[in-house]
Order: sequence, then C-alpha cells, then structure tokens
Amino acid sequence: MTTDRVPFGLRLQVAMAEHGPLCAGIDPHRGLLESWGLSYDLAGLERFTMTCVEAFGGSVAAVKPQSAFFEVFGAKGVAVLERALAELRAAGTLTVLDVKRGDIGTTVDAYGEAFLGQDAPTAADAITLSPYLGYGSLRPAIDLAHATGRGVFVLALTSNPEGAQVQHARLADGRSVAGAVADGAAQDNADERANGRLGSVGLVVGATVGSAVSDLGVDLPAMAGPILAPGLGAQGATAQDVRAVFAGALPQVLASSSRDVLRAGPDVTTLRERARAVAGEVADITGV
Ligand SMILES: O=c1ccn([C@@H]2O[C@H](COP(=O)(O)O)[C@@H](O)[C@H]2O)c(=O)[nH]1
Repeated sequence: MTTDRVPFGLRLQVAMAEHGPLCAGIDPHRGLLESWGLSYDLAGLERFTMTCVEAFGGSVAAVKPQSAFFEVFGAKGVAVLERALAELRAAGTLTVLDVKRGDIGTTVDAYGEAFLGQDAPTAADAITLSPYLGYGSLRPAIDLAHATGRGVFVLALTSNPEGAQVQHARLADGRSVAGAVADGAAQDNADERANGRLGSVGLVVGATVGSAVSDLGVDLPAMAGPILAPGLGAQGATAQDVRAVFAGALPQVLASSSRDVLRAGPDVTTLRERARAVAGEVADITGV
C-alpha cells in the first residue's frame, strides 16, 4: 500500500514551526466535565470534546485525545472520538491518538489497520504504541504507518514514576530498555536522518524524567524522530524542565499537556488562548 500523503514527521515539523511545540490533550475526566458544568454522560462527553475541537483546531500543532476516556462510554463514546478525529483532520490539525497498543505481531497488524490504515475507522495521524512485547512486535504497525504517511510514538521513558521499573532496566548487552527502544526508532528513521528530516517513528519521553535520558544513554538526536513529552502542567513538569530534559534534542520535542490546559474551559476562546499561551511559553523557554 502506498499513499501520496506527506510523511507524518514532515507534517509535524511544519505544524510545530507554525503553531509552536504543543500537543493539546483531550482528556474528558469526570472532574473536568463537572467543573465545566457538564453532566458526566454521553451528552457531556460530546459537548466537552467538540468544545476542545473548536478551541484547538487550527490553533496548535497537534491534538492528543486519550482513548480511555471515550472507551468508558462504549461504542457511542468511540463514535464521539471518531467525530473529533475527523473534524480535527478537516481543520488541518494533526491528531495523535493515545491508545498505547502493543501485542504479538499478528495482532499489532490489526491495531495498525484500526488506526493507521488507509480506510481506518478510527484514523489518526499518529498513535502511541507500547513496545513491551518487544520493539520488533510493533513492525506491522510501523510499516503500515510508513505506507500511509502516518506516524507512531513508542513508549520509551514514560512520565509516571512506576515506568522506571521496566524502562530503566538493563539488557544483557548493557543498554537500558529505554535506550534499546530509542535504537529501534533510530533504525526506522535512518533514511529521514540521512536527509536531515524528522522521521515518523517517534518516542514518548516524559518531561518529568529528570536526568534519565542521559543517565540511561538514550540517544534522542540519533533517534531523529519526534518526541512526545507528556507531564507538562498537571504532573508537575514546567517549560524549564522541557529545556533541561531534552537539551540537544529540543527541535524534536512536542510537549503535551491535557488537564492544565483543559481547566481553562469551557469558554472556547479562553481555552484556545490557554493552549496558545502554553505553546508560546515552551517555545520561548526552549528557544525553538
Ligand atoms: O508517559 C506518558 C504517556 C502518556 N501520558 C498521557 O498523557 C496525558 C497526560 O495528561 P495530563 O493531564 O497533562 O497529566 C494523559 O492522557 C496520559 O494518559 C502520560 O501522562 N504519560
């Protein structure tokens, strides 16, 4: 399968240059819906989500809906998610669907078709993938993303403290698990790196991870793909942390924030302005 769609990495580079390095999250938490004066039901979910679409569409580099908050409402919740993805696409805004999928290769193949295929029912520009069944098990989804001009973000150093138990562990060859995941992405982005472009296989590295990137030998510049960096705001990371954690790889970083931005709702203009302000702050402090 081939597509004439411009590769995700290139599209993201253009979007970050235009709007700044922020991915605004759509995380319809019960508490957020209630603080917006909405009921925690399908109608509230839809209103919350479409308000975010209106606020963020055309205003930020990318939007990251968290699939779990839609799945809570079953098939009708997923239909709201699919509508949001379609409307953001129509607004020309990139979508990163946070689904963190991973399984044996034959099943990953089906996940790929679901989210990254040419006719995917829940199509996003990129999805998050979990490599803990082995980086190689993700091959069908990575190859499909390449074929359809889409992207993936593979979990490397997640923003939660529990992630260290697995991600900081050492392999028999001395590399850290996170470093080996980054090496896998580097191989997949080798052509783009040779051409000085951003690849379409990215990593998730939390803005909360302190010195772990260097401590664990995670070579982010060599990886040459985008870095989705959650943890900004509600989890305690600041724009200064983004600068410190990702020094040397800042042009690759797409900082991600959900609750901190969403708390500015329900007014569309205020929500949009909050997202733009966070994007501007990260851009100013990181100098990107
Ligand atoms: O390492 C990770 C990977 C994904 N996430 C997701 O990002 C958002 C963070 O929300 P905030 O409200 O900005 O804390 C959420 O959807 C997580 O599932 C992450 O936090 N860390």
